[in-house]
Formats: sequence, structure tokens, C-alpha cells
Amino acid sequence: MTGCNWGYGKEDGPSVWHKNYPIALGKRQSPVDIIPDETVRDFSLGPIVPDYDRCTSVNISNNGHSVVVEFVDCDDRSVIRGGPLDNPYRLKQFHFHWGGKGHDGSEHTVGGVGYTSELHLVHWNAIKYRSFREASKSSDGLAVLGIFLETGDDHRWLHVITDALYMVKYKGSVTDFKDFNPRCLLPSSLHYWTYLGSLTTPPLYESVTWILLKEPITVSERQLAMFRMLQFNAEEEDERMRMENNFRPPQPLEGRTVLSSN
Ligand SMILES: NS(=O)(=O)c1cc(F)ccc1F
Ligand SMILES: [Zn+2]
Repeated sequence: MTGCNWGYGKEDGPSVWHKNYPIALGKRQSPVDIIPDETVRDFSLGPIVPDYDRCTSVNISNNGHSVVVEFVDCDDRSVIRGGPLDNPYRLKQFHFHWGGKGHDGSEHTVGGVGYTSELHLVHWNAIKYRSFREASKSSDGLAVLGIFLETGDDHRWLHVITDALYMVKYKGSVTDFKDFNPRCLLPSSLHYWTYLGSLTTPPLYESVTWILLKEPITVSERQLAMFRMLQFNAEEEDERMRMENNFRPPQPLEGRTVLSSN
């Protein structure tokens, strides 16, 4: 598979991904609409424990679909454990999904209502698998911690990320991004919903244990607008396309149960 044949436009967006990625029509696809009254309280679900204090961020990049911050994942220096997870999962990267000006852009919705944006912290099961690539193809290979963003006051730490966005305006750009600890992006409560799902972009592998925090974090419209100055296209491409609405809409639950921590 050379190059990237999918996007978020009319011709290459989520409604046609199934043509090249038939798993898009599968039984454990993500995102989903979470209906709180239909979630099941599971008292055996312990707290989720993100342990990022020895994390090593490396760079920030524009991959033509989102802005991504990558971490050193050659050992267990930053992991998430507990909750529905049987093993610690290593932090690999985080990225965002967002909408257009004045429009929601989260992937998961709650009671049919979307948030302005959604942050995904992507982790992989290095106990059972030897690489992220191998884990990403395995049913218990990945754990993604999802955090909703709502608009309000400036987020005290998000500026560290938005200040770097001008350096990665175009697809394929990457720049150093050291000493960033994503702990500062977590809300105060770690209460969560969890369910078994998939990557929300091609290849859409059904390998993700989703852990969605119930409490959103607050960012300002001005901070969010900075994400929209990114572009889907590379610098040398003629067609300039603002990076926004890079989210997949909710997919059928297909009989899955969403569990609630409490
Ligand atoms: N949006 S996502 O967290 O499901 C995701 C994470 C990856 F590492 C790769 C593809 C993805 F779609
Ligand atoms: Zn994502």
C-alpha cells in the first residue's frame, strides 16, 4: 500500500473508507455514541493509572490527518495501567481530532452530543507484542485514553502545543518537542467509560481498548483556532486545505456494552 488514499473530504472521507478498508463495516468499530443510561456499572473495574512522570517526548509532526506528539517507547518509562487493562500499555503518541469554526469535532459522542475536540493518548501492549505495529493488529494490542475538549477559558498548558503548531503547518513537517508531560492535559477526575473498539482512521484495526474520561478539559476558542491553521496538504501541493473536521462519526455499537468505572 503506497501512500495515503484516504482523508476526510467528500471523495475520500469516512463514508467511502470501506472501499479500501472493508473492516470499516466490522463489528467493533470506533468511535461510538455513548448513552450514559445504557452503560453498565462494573464494580470490578479499578481506577485507571496513567504513569507519565518519566515520559520522554521526542517530536511533534503533521501527518496529513492530525498533529501528533511522539514519545520514546523502547521501555516502560511511561505507561497506563489498571482499569480494564491486564498489562501496562506503553505511551506511544498523542494527537487530536477537531471540527470547523463553531462546529463540534469530537469522535465519540455522549447521548448524541459531540464535544468541540477529542484528544487521544495511544498506548500499546509491550508485554505481549514486540512492536506497536504488531500490537496494532492484535485484539488486545492497543489502549487509547480519550479526553473530551470543551470551549471556555484558555487551557493553562495547551499553549505549549499551540505555540509549536506553526512549525508543523504542512503534511510531512516534524520538529523537536522535548520535555512535554501529557499529565498536564488530564482532567481532575479519572472516572471513565470503556469498551472494545478500533482505530478511528484507516487501517481501522479492531485492536483498541477504549478508555474515555467522563470529565472534559476546557480550552479556549482561540487555542482551538490555532489547530485550524494546520493544513492537510504538503507545502508544495497547490491545493490548500485547512486541517479541520478530521473526525470519524459514531459507528454502530453492534451489541457491545460500554462499561462505566463509576
Ligand atoms: N484515532 S486513534 O487513536 O484511533 C488512532 C491511533 C493510531 F495510533 C493510529 C490510527 C488511529 F486512528
Ligand atoms: Zn485519534
